[in-house]
Amino acid sequence: MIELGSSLLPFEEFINTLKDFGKDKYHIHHPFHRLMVEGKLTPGQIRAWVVNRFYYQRILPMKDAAIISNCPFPEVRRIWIKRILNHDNYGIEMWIKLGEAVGLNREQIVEGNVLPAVRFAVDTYLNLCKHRSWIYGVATTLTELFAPQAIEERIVALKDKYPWIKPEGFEYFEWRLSQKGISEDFSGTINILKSHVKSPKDQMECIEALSFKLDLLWSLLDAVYYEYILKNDGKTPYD
Ligand SMILES: O=C(O)c1cc(C(=O)O)c2c(n1)C(=O)C(=O)c1cc(C(=O)O)[nH]c1-2
Repeated sequence: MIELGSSLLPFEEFINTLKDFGKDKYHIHHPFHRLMVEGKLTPGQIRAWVVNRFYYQRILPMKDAAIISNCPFPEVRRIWIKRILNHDNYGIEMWIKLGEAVGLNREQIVEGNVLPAVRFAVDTYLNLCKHRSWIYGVATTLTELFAPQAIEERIVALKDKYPWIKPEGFEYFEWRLSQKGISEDFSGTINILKSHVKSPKDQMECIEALSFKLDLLWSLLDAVYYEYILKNDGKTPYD
């Protein structure tokens, strides 16, 4: 964890410190992600990831609603509510489309058999957004500092190395990489934090939040890696 002492870092320096802190801990370095981009996953393993990651996707608008419910500032809520509308209008359905493009049916995705460790990690995320400060909740999205590179790498690999995936499956990632995706969400986060993070205590909240979120994304892949790569010689119920 970063030690800030009792001083308030200037905003730019603060964000650079967070970038430095998180860059080696992001799930882009996880062995499951590396296997994916190297083209080494079986169709069953890709499907297992899509099903488990859907549990994260479906919780996103709920955690955003929890953040809004804790936030007393209309100008913040006005920005944040777009995240809920985006995921509920497009994101969730696009992830289901990805599931169908990799050969799952809707029920397998929506009623998916999610690993207990994934459920515990993602449910903890929702609970923290309910019970910690709204600044903490907003700051959990700072992993979006690193997301474009991971998504870019993933989409290139999925297209090149898994030709059996139907192209309509890539819409979700294309949307996240577009101006209306992470880029718009992330600039909202930065503007909010710039105006509202005013004390060393607020900055510590942001660091804790980023640290939790990095661990959550990592844990999700740990669970999938253990169950579907290490166990049963890599066989999955989706083969
Ligand atoms: O595929 C990825 O690597 C990745 C990472 C992240 C992230 O770092 O939080 C998000 C997403 N994707 C994503 O698609 C998404 O909608 C999203 C929302 C959030 C958030 O914190 O509210 N993170 C992410």
